[in-house]
Amino acid sequence: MQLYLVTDETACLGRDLFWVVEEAVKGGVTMVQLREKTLETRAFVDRAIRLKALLQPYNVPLIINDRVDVALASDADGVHIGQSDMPYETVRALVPPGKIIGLSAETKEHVLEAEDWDLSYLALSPLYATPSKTDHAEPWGLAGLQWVRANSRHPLVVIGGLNVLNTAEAIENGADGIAVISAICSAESPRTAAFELKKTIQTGMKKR
Ligand SMILES: Cc1ncc(COP(=O)(O)OP(=O)(O)O)c(N)n1
Ligand SMILES: Cc1nc(C(=O)O)sc1CCOP(=O)(O)O
Ligand SMILES: [Mg+2]
Repeated sequence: MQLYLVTDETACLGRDLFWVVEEAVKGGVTMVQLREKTLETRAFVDRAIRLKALLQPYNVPLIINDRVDVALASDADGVHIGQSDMPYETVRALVPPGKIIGLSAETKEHVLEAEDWDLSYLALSPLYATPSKTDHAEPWGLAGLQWVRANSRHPLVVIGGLNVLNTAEAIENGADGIAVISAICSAESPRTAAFELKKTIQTGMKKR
Protein backbone atom coordinates (compact mmCIF):
# COMPACT_ATOMS: atom_id res chain seq x y z
CA MET A 1 0.00 0.00 0.00
CA GLN A 2 2.90 2.39 -0.62
CA LEU A 3 1.11 3.95 -3.57
CA TYR A 4 -2.60 3.26 -3.28
CA LEU A 5 -4.96 4.29 -6.09
CA VAL A 6 -8.60 4.90 -5.16
CA THR A 7 -10.81 4.93 -8.22
CA ASP A 8 -13.32 7.60 -9.15
CA GLU A 9 -14.66 7.48 -12.67
CA THR A 10 -15.70 11.13 -12.58
CA ALA A 11 -12.07 12.12 -11.89
CA CYS A 12 -10.83 10.31 -15.01
CA LEU A 13 -11.61 13.18 -17.42
CA GLY A 14 -13.79 11.00 -19.64
CA ARG A 15 -11.14 8.34 -20.08
CA ASP A 16 -11.83 4.65 -19.54
CA LEU A 17 -11.43 3.68 -15.88
CA PHE A 18 -9.70 0.38 -16.71
CA TRP A 19 -7.21 2.15 -18.96
CA VAL A 20 -6.45 4.68 -16.20
CA VAL A 21 -5.93 1.91 -13.64
CA GLU A 22 -3.67 -0.15 -15.90
CA GLU A 23 -1.56 2.87 -16.82
CA ALA A 24 -1.25 3.74 -13.12
CA VAL A 25 -0.18 0.21 -12.26
CA LYS A 26 2.44 0.31 -15.02
CA GLY A 27 3.69 3.53 -13.42
CA GLY A 28 4.09 1.94 -10.00
CA VAL A 29 0.76 1.80 -8.12
CA THR A 30 0.92 -1.02 -5.53
CA MET A 31 -2.74 -1.29 -4.45
CA VAL A 32 -6.08 -0.36 -6.04
CA GLN A 33 -9.39 0.37 -4.34
CA LEU A 34 -12.61 0.18 -6.33
CA ARG A 35 -14.73 2.97 -4.85
CA GLU A 36 -18.23 3.14 -6.28
CA LYS A 37 -20.68 5.26 -4.34
CA THR A 38 -23.64 5.05 -6.74
CA LEU A 39 -23.27 1.86 -8.80
CA GLU A 40 -25.93 -0.83 -8.37
CA THR A 41 -24.81 -4.09 -6.80
CA ARG A 42 -24.62 -6.24 -9.93
CA ALA A 43 -22.69 -3.64 -11.87
CA PHE A 44 -20.36 -3.17 -8.88
CA VAL A 45 -19.65 -6.92 -8.72
CA ASP A 46 -19.08 -7.11 -12.49
CA ARG A 47 -16.68 -4.19 -12.37
CA ALA A 48 -14.82 -5.71 -9.43
CA ILE A 49 -14.41 -9.06 -11.22
CA ARG A 50 -13.10 -7.31 -14.32
CA LEU A 51 -10.71 -5.17 -12.33
CA LYS A 52 -9.44 -8.18 -10.38
CA ALA A 53 -8.64 -9.96 -13.66
CA LEU A 54 -6.80 -6.87 -14.90
CA LEU A 55 -4.71 -6.53 -11.70
CA GLN A 56 -3.88 -10.19 -11.13
CA PRO A 57 -0.99 -10.44 -13.67
CA TYR A 58 0.63 -7.41 -11.99
CA ASN A 59 0.23 -8.91 -8.48
CA VAL A 60 -1.54 -5.75 -7.39
CA PRO A 61 -4.25 -6.33 -4.75
CA LEU A 62 -7.81 -5.16 -5.30
CA ILE A 63 -9.66 -3.62 -2.35
CA ILE A 64 -13.40 -2.94 -2.38
CA ASN A 65 -14.68 0.18 -0.69
CA ASP A 66 -17.57 -0.13 1.81
CA ARG A 67 -19.09 -3.37 0.51
CA VAL A 68 -18.05 -6.66 2.10
CA ASP A 69 -20.61 -8.53 -0.02
CA VAL A 70 -19.05 -7.20 -3.24
CA ALA A 71 -15.56 -8.06 -1.96
CA LEU A 72 -16.64 -11.65 -1.26
CA ALA A 73 -18.57 -12.02 -4.51
CA SER A 74 -15.61 -10.86 -6.60
CA ASP A 75 -12.96 -12.66 -4.51
CA ALA A 76 -11.22 -9.32 -4.07
CA ASP A 77 -8.13 -9.15 -1.88
CA GLY A 78 -9.78 -7.06 0.78
CA VAL A 79 -12.16 -4.37 1.89
CA HIS A 80 -11.88 -0.79 3.12
CA ILE A 81 -14.31 0.35 5.80
CA GLY A 82 -14.99 3.78 7.22
CA GLN A 83 -16.51 4.83 10.51
CA SER A 84 -20.06 4.74 9.11
CA ASP A 85 -19.66 1.39 7.37
CA MET A 86 -20.07 -2.13 8.75
CA PRO A 87 -18.38 -2.40 12.19
CA TYR A 88 -14.91 -3.93 12.35
CA GLU A 89 -15.95 -7.01 14.36
CA THR A 90 -18.65 -7.90 11.82
CA VAL A 91 -16.27 -7.46 8.90
CA ARG A 92 -13.63 -9.59 10.63
CA ALA A 93 -16.18 -12.37 11.13
CA LEU A 94 -17.30 -12.28 7.48
CA VAL A 95 -13.98 -11.92 5.67
CA PRO A 96 -11.78 -15.04 5.25
CA PRO A 97 -8.37 -15.08 6.97
CA GLY A 98 -5.61 -13.60 4.85
CA LYS A 99 -7.79 -10.93 3.28
CA ILE A 100 -6.90 -7.27 3.73
CA ILE A 101 -8.99 -5.08 6.04
CA GLY A 102 -8.31 -1.33 5.99
CA LEU A 103 -10.04 1.19 8.25
CA SER A 104 -10.44 4.98 8.16
CA ALA A 105 -9.61 6.88 11.36
CA GLU A 106 -11.04 10.37 11.67
CA THR A 107 -10.28 11.04 15.36
CA LYS A 108 -7.78 10.10 18.06
CA GLU A 109 -10.48 7.90 19.64
CA HIS A 110 -10.76 5.93 16.38
CA VAL A 111 -6.98 5.41 16.37
CA LEU A 112 -6.86 4.16 19.95
CA GLU A 113 -9.90 1.88 19.52
CA ALA A 114 -8.23 0.29 16.47
CA GLU A 115 -5.17 -0.77 18.48
CA ASP A 116 -6.95 -4.00 19.48
CA TRP A 117 -7.96 -4.82 15.93
CA ASP A 118 -6.26 -6.95 13.31
CA LEU A 119 -5.95 -4.41 10.51
CA SER A 120 -3.76 -4.41 7.42
CA TYR A 121 -3.60 -0.62 7.54
CA LEU A 122 -5.14 2.44 9.14
CA ALA A 123 -6.01 5.39 6.90
CA LEU A 124 -5.82 8.95 8.25
CA SER A 125 -9.03 10.45 7.00
CA PRO A 126 -8.19 13.00 5.64
CA LEU A 127 -4.61 14.28 5.88
CA TYR A 128 -5.57 17.45 4.00
CA ALA A 129 -8.89 18.87 2.81
CA THR A 130 -9.91 17.72 -0.66
CA PRO A 131 -12.71 18.44 -3.13
CA SER A 132 -12.69 14.75 -4.10
CA LYS A 133 -14.70 13.87 -0.95
CA THR A 134 -16.79 16.73 0.33
CA ASP A 135 -18.09 14.99 3.47
CA HIS A 136 -14.67 14.36 4.96
CA ALA A 137 -13.79 14.94 8.62
CA GLU A 138 -11.46 17.62 10.06
CA PRO A 139 -8.02 17.16 8.42
CA TRP A 140 -5.29 15.60 10.57
CA GLY A 141 -2.44 17.69 9.15
CA LEU A 142 1.21 16.85 9.82
CA ALA A 143 0.96 17.31 13.61
CA GLY A 144 -1.96 14.86 13.65
CA LEU A 145 0.01 12.40 11.54
CA GLN A 146 2.92 12.58 14.01
CA TRP A 147 0.50 11.87 16.88
CA VAL A 148 -0.98 8.86 15.08
CA ARG A 149 2.49 7.53 14.26
CA ALA A 150 3.40 7.69 17.94
CA ASN A 151 0.16 6.05 19.09
CA SER A 152 -0.62 3.38 16.49
CA ARG A 153 1.01 0.04 15.80
CA HIS A 154 -0.63 -0.24 12.37
CA PRO A 155 0.82 0.59 8.95
CA LEU A 156 -0.44 4.09 8.12
CA VAL A 157 -1.91 5.35 4.87
CA VAL A 158 -2.72 9.03 4.40
CA ILE A 159 -5.48 10.18 2.07
CA GLY A 160 -6.86 13.56 1.05
CA GLY A 161 -5.12 16.19 -1.02
CA LEU A 162 -1.94 14.19 -1.62
CA ASN A 163 0.12 15.08 -4.66
CA VAL A 164 3.74 15.10 -5.80
CA LEU A 165 4.44 18.31 -3.86
CA ASN A 166 3.34 17.14 -0.40
CA THR A 167 3.98 13.38 -0.51
CA ALA A 168 7.55 13.59 0.83
CA GLU A 169 6.49 15.48 3.97
CA ALA A 170 3.79 12.88 4.66
CA ILE A 171 6.24 10.00 4.35
CA GLU A 172 8.92 11.76 6.39
CA ASN A 173 6.35 12.38 9.16
CA GLY A 174 5.37 8.74 9.49
CA ALA A 175 3.07 7.66 6.66
CA ASP A 176 3.87 4.24 5.18
CA GLY A 177 1.89 4.98 2.05
CA ILE A 178 -0.32 7.51 0.31
CA ALA A 179 -3.76 6.99 -1.23
CA VAL A 180 -4.88 9.25 -4.06
CA ILE A 181 -7.70 9.85 -6.47
CA SER A 182 -7.10 13.04 -8.45
CA ALA A 183 -3.28 13.05 -8.46
CA ILE A 184 -3.47 9.96 -10.69
CA CYS A 185 -7.00 9.73 -12.13
CA SER A 186 -6.98 13.35 -13.32
CA ALA A 187 -3.36 13.47 -14.44
CA GLU A 188 -2.65 13.92 -18.16
CA SER A 189 -0.58 10.72 -17.93
CA PRO A 190 -1.68 8.47 -15.04
CA ARG A 191 1.42 6.33 -15.69
CA THR A 192 3.88 9.23 -15.35
CA ALA A 193 1.98 10.61 -12.35
CA ALA A 194 2.21 7.26 -10.57
CA PHE A 195 5.91 6.96 -11.44
CA GLU A 196 6.67 10.41 -10.00
CA LEU A 197 4.65 9.77 -6.84
CA LYS A 198 6.37 6.43 -6.29
CA LYS A 199 9.80 8.03 -6.73
CA THR A 200 8.89 10.73 -4.19
CA ILE A 201 7.69 8.10 -1.69
CA GLN A 202 10.91 6.16 -2.03
CA THR A 203 13.03 9.28 -1.57
CA GLY A 204 10.96 10.19 1.52
CA MET A 205 11.43 6.68 2.96
CA LYS A 206 15.22 7.02 2.76
CA LYS A 207 15.04 10.22 4.85
CA ARG A 208 13.28 8.75 7.90
C1 LIG B 1 -7.65 4.37 1.69
C2 LIG B 1 -8.93 5.00 2.05
N1 LIG B 1 -8.97 5.82 3.10
C3 LIG B 1 -10.13 6.40 3.46
C4 LIG B 1 -11.27 6.15 2.74
C5 LIG B 1 -12.57 6.78 3.12
O1 LIG B 1 -13.48 5.82 3.63
P1 LIG B 1 -14.87 6.32 4.20
O2 LIG B 1 -14.63 7.26 5.33
O3 LIG B 1 -15.71 5.14 4.50
O4 LIG B 1 -15.51 7.16 3.03
P2 LIG B 1 -15.94 6.66 1.56
O5 LIG B 1 -14.70 6.47 0.75
O6 LIG B 1 -16.67 5.37 1.71
O7 LIG B 1 -16.79 7.75 1.04
C6 LIG B 1 -11.18 5.30 1.63
N2 LIG B 1 -12.25 5.01 0.89
N3 LIG B 1 -10.01 4.73 1.32
C1 LIG C 1 -11.81 8.65 -0.87
C2 LIG C 1 -11.37 9.67 0.10
N1 LIG C 1 -11.46 9.47 1.46
C3 LIG C 1 -11.03 10.52 2.13
C4 LIG C 1 -11.08 10.60 3.59
O1 LIG C 1 -10.82 11.66 4.15
O2 LIG C 1 -11.38 9.58 4.16
S1 LIG C 1 -10.48 11.78 1.19
C5 LIG C 1 -10.82 10.90 -0.21
C6 LIG C 1 -10.59 11.44 -1.58
C7 LIG C 1 -9.12 11.61 -1.89
O3 LIG C 1 -9.03 12.17 -3.14
P1 LIG C 1 -7.83 13.09 -3.60
O4 LIG C 1 -6.64 12.23 -3.67
O5 LIG C 1 -8.24 13.58 -4.96
O6 LIG C 1 -7.71 14.21 -2.62
MG1 LIG D 1 -16.91 4.03 3.38
